[in-house]
Amino acid sequence: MENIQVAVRIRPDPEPSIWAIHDQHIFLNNQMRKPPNGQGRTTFAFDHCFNQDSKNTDIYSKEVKSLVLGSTNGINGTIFLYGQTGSGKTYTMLGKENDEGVLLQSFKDLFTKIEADLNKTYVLRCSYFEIYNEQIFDLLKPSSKLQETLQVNEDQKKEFYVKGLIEQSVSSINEIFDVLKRGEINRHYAQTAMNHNSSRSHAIFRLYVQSITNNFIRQYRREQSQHKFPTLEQLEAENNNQLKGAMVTESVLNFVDLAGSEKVSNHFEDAEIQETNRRVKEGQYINKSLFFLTQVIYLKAEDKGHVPFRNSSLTKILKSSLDGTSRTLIILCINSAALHFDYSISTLRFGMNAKKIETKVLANINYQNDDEALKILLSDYEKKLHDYEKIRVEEKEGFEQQLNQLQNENQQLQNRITNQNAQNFKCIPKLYKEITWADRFKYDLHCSGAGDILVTNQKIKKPPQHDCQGKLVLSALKVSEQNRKTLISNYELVKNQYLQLNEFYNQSRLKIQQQYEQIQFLNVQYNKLYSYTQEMQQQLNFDVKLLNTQELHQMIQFYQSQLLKLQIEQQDREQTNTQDLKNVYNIEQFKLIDSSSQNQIDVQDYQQINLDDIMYANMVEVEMVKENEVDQSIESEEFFKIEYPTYLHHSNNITKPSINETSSQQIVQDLSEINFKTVLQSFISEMDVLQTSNSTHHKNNSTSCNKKQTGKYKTPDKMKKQSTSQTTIRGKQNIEPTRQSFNNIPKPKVRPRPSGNANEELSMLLNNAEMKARDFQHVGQKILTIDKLCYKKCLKNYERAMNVKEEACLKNCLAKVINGIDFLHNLNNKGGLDRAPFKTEGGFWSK
Ligand SMILES: Nc1ncnc2c1ncn2[C@@H]1O[C@H](COP(=O)(O)OP(=O)(O)OP(=O)(O)O)[C@@H](O)[C@H]1O
Repeated sequence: MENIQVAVRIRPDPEPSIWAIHDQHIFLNNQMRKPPNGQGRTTFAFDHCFNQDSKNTDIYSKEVKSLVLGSTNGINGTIFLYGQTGSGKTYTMLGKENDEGVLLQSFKDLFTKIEADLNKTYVLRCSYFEIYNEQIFDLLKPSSKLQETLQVNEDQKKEFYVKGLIEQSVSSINEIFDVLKRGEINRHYAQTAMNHNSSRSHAIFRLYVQSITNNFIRQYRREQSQHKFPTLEQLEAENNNQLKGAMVTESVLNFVDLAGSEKVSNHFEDAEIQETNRRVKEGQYINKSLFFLTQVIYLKAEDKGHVPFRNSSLTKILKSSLDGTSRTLIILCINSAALHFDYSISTLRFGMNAKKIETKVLANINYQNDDEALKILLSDYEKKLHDYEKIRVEEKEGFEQQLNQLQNENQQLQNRITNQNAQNFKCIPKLYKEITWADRFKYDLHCSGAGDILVTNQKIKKPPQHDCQGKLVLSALKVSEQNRKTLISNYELVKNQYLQLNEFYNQSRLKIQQQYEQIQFLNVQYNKLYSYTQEMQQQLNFDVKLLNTQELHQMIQFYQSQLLKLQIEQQDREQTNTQDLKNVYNIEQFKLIDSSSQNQIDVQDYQQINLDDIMYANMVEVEMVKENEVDQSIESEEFFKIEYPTYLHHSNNITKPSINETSSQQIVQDLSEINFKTVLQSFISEMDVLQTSNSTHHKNNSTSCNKKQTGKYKTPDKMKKQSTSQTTIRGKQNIEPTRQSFNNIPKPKVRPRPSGNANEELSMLLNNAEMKARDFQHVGQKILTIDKLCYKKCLKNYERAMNVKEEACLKNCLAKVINGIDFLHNLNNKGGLDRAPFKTEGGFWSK
């Protein structure tokens, strides 16, 4: 007694395996997946457990080999591949290139043993069929007859057999491979053509093994191996004495690739399956056959009376193998991933149940007399002949069918070619029209026309003579050749024109490029000028704006008020010193002589005006006339002229050409308070002299004093004369400053001293000094007036320039005006005058 062998194999999967293997145990890896509550055991023990790394050779050598080789001793063997779809059943059975399946390894092993065993002669037959929806399809039939289903019948001995199933005799490993290959091709064909889903069918490869042992057989076999087939008479004659009886063994090996063991419910879950009754039926049949298979195995092993082999085609066919005397191996295939846990558990439980089954393995050995043994061999021989004949006929039929098919196809193709040629010929003119000139020349007139037409520049390939359309083609070619020549000549013409145009175009482009560059350059220039003009415009606007401001008026008002103030002071003094001071300077008597009328500058000459001209043009002469002469005898009562200080003409590089070097190198002096103090000091020293000379000299004092004054103060006549000359001679020469003129700064006028003591003289001197100081003040005021007049003049000139509205003139003029203003500004800074009429916080004169 021995149990059904059960082995489990885990299919490799990219996902981690939830199953672990240790020796003969397979168990759930708790770390990967927790066992479901109440679902029973998750650890199983089998005869062999193969992990993901196992190869088909491992499975074969450990489980399958002994079972297969037992067939040579008359022991039936059945190998079931059980498991869900995609779990590796077919892989285990048939394998891949680098991992040969157990079936091929079995064949190899078997034939190796058979060939090595010289005491026996083996008769091998095989069949390959599929049970699909309880219907049997012979996979070794020609594909044309593949759809024929076979029936399972029962013979007189109550044995089931598949009626009409091909049992192909095989005598070598190659022959059995060919059979297997044919069966596989038909299986795939059935899958596509007949819509047999291989995973929902049971595929059974069956190998019948018969062995005969005796001398006769050995001899027969030897002859057979040498391809010498002795006749029966020969055999009987030659070996009559050797036929003493033989041992005959018979066994069947079944390799069963079962359908996927999924539950029927799963099929129903599939929407597609729900819609298709066929699929539902498949599932039902699969589960039914698997259930009955399990039941049969179990009942037979338990020996509990009636075993319902008839319930399914699978059990009927496998009856001889499952009668409890066969070796049975179940290889459980499971997927390792957690996703398939339920199916894997189901498979493992099936294996556990199957493993409990005990079988009594018996060898099918019959001792036959020689005649019987000979009959076996003869039947095998005949069968082989029959098979060959059958195959030959089938092949012949197949070839004939193929031939007919090919002939039909050939005819159809020829018809298509003829039609296509006719269409192509029609298309030639149209094609030539459609092909553009450019295309033709581009491709060197390599036009493909109808059929085999090929036109090149060099030669025309003629179509084959047997071409029924030859004439048509030739005429088409002639036309095309003429067209080609015309096209070439036209092309040359157009090409020349194009070259000329191209040259012209290049020249024009060069010209345009140059012009463009010039425009660019001019643009840059223009932009520069424009920005400069803008700048100048802004500057002019700014200056004009400034000049137009009220500040000027305020300034004038300021000076007027100053003058008024001085006038009032003067009058006050007049009142208080009527006796002593009869000479009152009337500021209003200052005669401002505007020389603008005499110095009209032509608009056209503005650009030629230099700064000196402006400055000299701006100079004015001031005549100061002393009015209300009280005492004509007093020498000090006289007209005097105020001349410009020298520095007026030396600052800002303003030099008069007539000025000699000595005068230009004079030390700049001004009318500042310091000068005034110096002068005052000189008078004080005069006073000292007077004091020391006492009264004895006082009478001469005035004389000496007058004498001194004579050089510096002119008599009224002289003054008048001078005045006249200055009035008549205006301009540059007239106002040319000299050293002498600077020295002519008005000295204090000595007032007539009443006779008396020294104290009285002193007080007189003081009075004189005071008057002199006032005179200096007047001089200062006068300069202010001059400044003002200068400024007015400048403004006038500027306005004139503005009228010209020529930028160059304006610019030139403005520069001069600004220089003039600067000049005055410097004067203001240098002059020591106690006022800064042009200074403002914002830098009034800033450029
Ligand atoms: N041990 C293995 N090693 C490598 N690949 C395998 C292995 N087992 C199975 N495969 C691969 O898994 C896929 C499914 O295997 P297979 O067709 O043998 O499953 P099956 O159980 O026969 O499925 P079905 O029931 O649909 O016929 C195949 O591509 C196969 O090559």
